Order: sequence, then C-alpha cells, then structure tokens
Amino acid sequence: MSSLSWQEFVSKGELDQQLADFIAQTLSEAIAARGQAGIAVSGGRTPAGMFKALRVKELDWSKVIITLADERWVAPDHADSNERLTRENLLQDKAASATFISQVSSAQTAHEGQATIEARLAALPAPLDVLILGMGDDGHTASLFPKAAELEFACASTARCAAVTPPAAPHQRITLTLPTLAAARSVIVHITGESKKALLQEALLEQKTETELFPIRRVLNQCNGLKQVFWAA
Ligand SMILES: O=C1O[C@H](COP(=O)(O)O)[C@@H](O)[C@H](O)[C@H]1O
Repeated sequence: MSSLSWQEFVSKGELDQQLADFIAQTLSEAIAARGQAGIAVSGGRTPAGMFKALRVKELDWSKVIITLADERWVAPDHADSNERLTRENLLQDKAASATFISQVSSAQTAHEGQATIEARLAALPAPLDVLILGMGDDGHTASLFPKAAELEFACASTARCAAVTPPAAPHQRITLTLPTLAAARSVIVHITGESKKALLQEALLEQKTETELFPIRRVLNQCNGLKQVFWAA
C-alpha cells in the first residue's frame, strides 16, 4: 500500500475547516489542469459541518461535478437520504452552481435502479479528483458492507456502481464500486471519535486474506493516489 498520512485536529470545527480548504484547493487545481473536477462525498452523521465550510469556498463551482460515494435507497426527501444531506448542507451558497449526480430513482429496489444510476454516472469525471470516505462502526465504507451478499461483486465490478443490501443496517444501497473508489486521485478518510480511530487502526493492521479485510482497508490497499485520514476526537 502506498503511504497513508494522518492529520489530527484539536476539534471537529478545525477539522471541518482544514478539510474544506484542502478539498477546495484540490478541486481548483483539477479545474486548472483538466477543465473540470469530480468529487464523491459520503453521507451519514459526519460530513455536515465540513459541507458547510466547503460550500462558501471561492472556486468555479460550475465546473465541479459532485456525486455520492453511496446512497441509501430512499426518497431524496427522506431523513436518511445522503442526497438530502448533501443538498441541504453542501449544494448551497457558492456551491449551488455545481452539478449533482443523484444516485436514487423511482425504481422499487436498488437492484432495479442500478442501471439508471450507472448511466447517470457516465457523466462523472474518471478518475475522481477527490473522494471523501466515511467509515461505519462495522468497518463499512461507502456502502461496501462486511458480509453483504453483493460485496465481492461490488469489489470486482467494472461498473461504476453496484446495488448492495447491508446485512444489519437499514435500507438497500447504491455504492460506487471498489475500483471506482480506489481510482480516485485523492482519497480522504473523514472520521471522528476515539472508537473509529481505534477501528481504523485495527483495520490497517489486519493480517488477513484480501476478502476478509475490512472494506475500508481494501479501498486503501488498491488506491495509488494521495491517501489521508482527517480525524478529530
Ligand atoms: O451509512 C453510511 O454510513 C457511513 C458512516 O456514517 P457515519 O454516520 O458513521 O458518519 C457513511 O460514510 C456512508 O456514506 C453512509 O451511507
């Protein structure tokens, strides 16, 4: 694995500001180099503060394409929707002019909707310029859940997304596949709290076969880009 650097911050507020600065700088450099920038962000409880810090950054947001690392298969106005979190907290202020690629449709199931989402994701720059990954208490990242029936498919597929049924968490999911995630030029694991720090450290030290590793480790193992952890207690 190429090296993974840890950035530790004195508070979540400081982490949010520093991470927003880093993302804005990286997106600006991508636009200067390639004319556009692609970023995938995660959902859940962790990113809202960072989204609020990022959305006021000065950059040409009209050249930024934003999608999700994963989505829960719920309506976009559902309380658990990662799209809702992103629209309410990131796609505001200066960032309102960014293009957002939704990963949910009116199909009944994530498996039925996957082809539609795949077609939408053709508009996503490849590789991604920035990937922000969260990590659940079970070691899942994006929606690569340990022991999910679709995990190995989602880790090997040449498609950009896959439908996943979490073994224990609510809602079917759409997730970017492991090859799509790991191809990103810059990957940031954005986590807070002592228990997630300990879990990530455990995941990084595991001596297991590839398919037995925590999904977060599998993504980091395959990523040859810049890899950083942004953490605060
Ligand atoms: O279900 C999900 O969980 C992870 C972790 O979320 P958090 O609430 O512990 O921050 C998140 O990264 C992922 O996008 C989300 O769908």
